[in-house]
Amino acid sequence: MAMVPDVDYLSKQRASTDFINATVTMGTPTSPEKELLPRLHLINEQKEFSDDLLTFINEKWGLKDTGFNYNLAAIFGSQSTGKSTLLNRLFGTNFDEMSESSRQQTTKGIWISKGKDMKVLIMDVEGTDGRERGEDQDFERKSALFSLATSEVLIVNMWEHQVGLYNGANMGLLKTVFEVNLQLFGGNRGKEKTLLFFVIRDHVGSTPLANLSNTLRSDLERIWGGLSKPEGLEDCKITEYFDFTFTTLPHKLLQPDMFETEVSQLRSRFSDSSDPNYVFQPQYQRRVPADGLHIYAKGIWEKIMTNKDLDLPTQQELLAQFRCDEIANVAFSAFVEAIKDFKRPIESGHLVENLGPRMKEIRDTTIKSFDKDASRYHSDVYKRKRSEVLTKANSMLESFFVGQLKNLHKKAVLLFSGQLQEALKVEGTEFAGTAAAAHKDAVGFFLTGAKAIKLDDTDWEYEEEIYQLENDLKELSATQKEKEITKMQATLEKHLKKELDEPIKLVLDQPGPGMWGRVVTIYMRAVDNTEKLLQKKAKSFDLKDEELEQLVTKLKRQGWILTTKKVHNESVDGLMIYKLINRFEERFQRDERGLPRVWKPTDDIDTPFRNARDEAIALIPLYAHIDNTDPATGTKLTLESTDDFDFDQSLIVISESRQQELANQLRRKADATFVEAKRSVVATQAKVPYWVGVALVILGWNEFMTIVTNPLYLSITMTLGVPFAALWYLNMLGTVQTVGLRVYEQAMILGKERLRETIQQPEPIKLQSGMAGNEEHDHNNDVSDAINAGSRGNGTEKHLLHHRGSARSLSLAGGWHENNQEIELNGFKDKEAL
Ligand SMILES: Nc1nc2c(ncn2[C@@H]2O[C@H](COP(=O)(O)OP(=O)(O)OP(=O)(O)O)[C@@H](O)[C@H]2O)c(=O)[nH]1
Repeated sequence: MAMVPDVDYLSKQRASTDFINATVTMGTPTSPEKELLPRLHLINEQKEFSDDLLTFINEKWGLKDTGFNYNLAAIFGSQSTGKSTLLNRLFGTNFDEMSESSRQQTTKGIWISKGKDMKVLIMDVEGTDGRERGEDQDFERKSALFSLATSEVLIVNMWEHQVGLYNGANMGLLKTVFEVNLQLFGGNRGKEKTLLFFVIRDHVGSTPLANLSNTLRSDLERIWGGLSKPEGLEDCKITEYFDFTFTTLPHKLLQPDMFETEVSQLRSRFSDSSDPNYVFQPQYQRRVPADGLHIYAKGIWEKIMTNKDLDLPTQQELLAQFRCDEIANVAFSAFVEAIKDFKRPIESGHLVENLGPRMKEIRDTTIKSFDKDASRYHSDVYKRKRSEVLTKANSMLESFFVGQLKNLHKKAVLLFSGQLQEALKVEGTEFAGTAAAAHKDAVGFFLTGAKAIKLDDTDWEYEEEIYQLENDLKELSATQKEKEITKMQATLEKHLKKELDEPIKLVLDQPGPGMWGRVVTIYMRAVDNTEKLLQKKAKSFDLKDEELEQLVTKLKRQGWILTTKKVHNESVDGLMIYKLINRFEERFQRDERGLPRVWKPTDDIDTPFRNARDEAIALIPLYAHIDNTDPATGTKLTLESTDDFDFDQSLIVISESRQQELANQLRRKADATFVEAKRSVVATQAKVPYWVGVALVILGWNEFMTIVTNPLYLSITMTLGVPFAALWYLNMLGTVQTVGLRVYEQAMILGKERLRETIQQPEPIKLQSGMAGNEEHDHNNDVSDAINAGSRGNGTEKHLLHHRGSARSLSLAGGWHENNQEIELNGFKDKEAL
């Protein structure tokens, strides 16, 4: 049985332990072994919480991705009861141990370290009853609360001799801890427990563990019974909140070997999950992931510091909210980066390929990344946050969904227009059917695209867009239909124009009664023909009866407008006066057979003039107003007037004032013609006065008789005089004169040409005796050449020509000379030849 050591002995033993300066904020290793286990001064003497916990968790202790797979324990007990010594042995940590000699408090505030080769975080808490702090029990209470709130297992360290003592065994402090525990976990009755692991040190063996534990249990029950419990928890049991484990350790100094052995055995209860007495059971788990511990622990500490009620579930929720937000932010920054490629093309109106699957993939990756870290936190908070993440991701993606829908809409409209236009290029395309097919294709294209980008877990809709698209397509179709109808109308108008213009012109060129009847007939026929064409073409548009009726009415009106336009064109001032004059001249200057009239002095010019003029003037009122009677039915043709068409007005061709003006113009022109006709008669009369004839007869009587009596003169006079008289009579003297002049000029040109050729190629004339008869002909040609040469006027040259029997030479100065003198031929004399 182990003896209880006296205090002096203990002091001696403790003095042998190295003194470690406890003022450092981070553990200073005192041996190479300790270097392996960095520790952190989690809460310092000034009660400040360290900002380095996350760095230690992630970087120094390698617990970054541990999640829930770690445990947290703390040690609680009086000052200098060997807490650090025990922890260092159990967990391989390097917490400062008190020097045996100084017996000064070593652990100040709370230190934390990771157990060696185990995923256990262990907190070395400043001892209670600290003589260094005197009566200030604030920190020990707060550190006890902190240990209880954060740890799964709270090691309560005490000497054996403290068992049964209220103060020495920290029972007063435990009472506070239990009260706070009820505040914290009152609602978790029976669900979440904390293990109070009592380690009774320097157990010498005189009192068995069972007795010690009973004593402690009864002490604890008593304390529990004396607690002021929250409402509704009055009957709650201590065992509903705590589990108790009791163990003893031998005296470290008196029984060092046993101490080491039992400590070693105790260690496996903290490090080996297969140990039947493994302490870190699931029911003690606080559900705080390693990467969130710094926030959770800090939050609790701040709560404690501000004396707020320690509402642990709230703390856990707050932690979860904080961490989930952080995790969501990280996931979201990757999400935003991934989706930014969609923005530009969609905003610039392009369709993004595979947008739906790509959006889904990015969103799923984001959610997965969030789930990986956040799912460890408070379940409700995690679920809520997850839903928020999903909603946020969906709302960000929705802008692309909407943008893509708009672009699909645009593309569908373009598709529709393109398809329709292309089809309409082909002559005779049926409009209604083509438009319906293009409509179906465009809506189908939109629907396929829209379905492909709608993600699950969203309430995205595209019904409104489809409705809008269908309306737009209908509008487009209507506009296109209108255009096509306008085109058709233009074609029909051309057709009408063709049928109207020429016939109307012909009718108006021959004015007279019945003229308008013929015009109306032409109009009716043209409209009839064109209407048939319209009926045929309109079938393609699937028109309603009223629409077709409107088109026919329009066609009739258009036909009439074209008719009246043509009539007006044919009645413009210049043309009108021309027609009137024409009619007047036709009547006045031509006889009944249509031959031109030559007025003789005896003719009555006045009456034909008056008749012709009056007939021409009578045409003016006829032209002035269209008679719209249909000769076929005898009824008046009428058309309904519109804002820009006045049927009655369209019948007026020439206004009253213009009629007057035209009549005046016609009169002036007619008068001028009349005066001209009169003058021509007077001129004929004035040409040969009578006395000239008498004088001619008297003076020319002798000559006349000479000619008449002389057969030669008579024949000459008859030969020349008769053709001359005939030509004069036919007024062809000028023509004959012109022809004569032309013949003369042409002869001169030809002659000159021949002479020029002769001069340029001078051929010696070889004179030979016994010249054949045909040589005479050559000589005659030579004469002509000589004439030409003479006409060229070369005074120095003389061509002497030989003529049989006599020699005649053509002097260039003019005249023929007959002589027998020598003839010079090409520069030599040949008298023999002569
Ligand atoms: N008798 C005895 N002394 C021990 C035992 N374990 C450690 N000691 C000695 O007790 C002294 C205090 O040890 P620590 O481990 O520093 O005690 P502590 O409780 O951590 O001290 P504080 O942190 O200052 O509260 C040291 O001198 C140790 O050598 C033990 O089991 N029995």
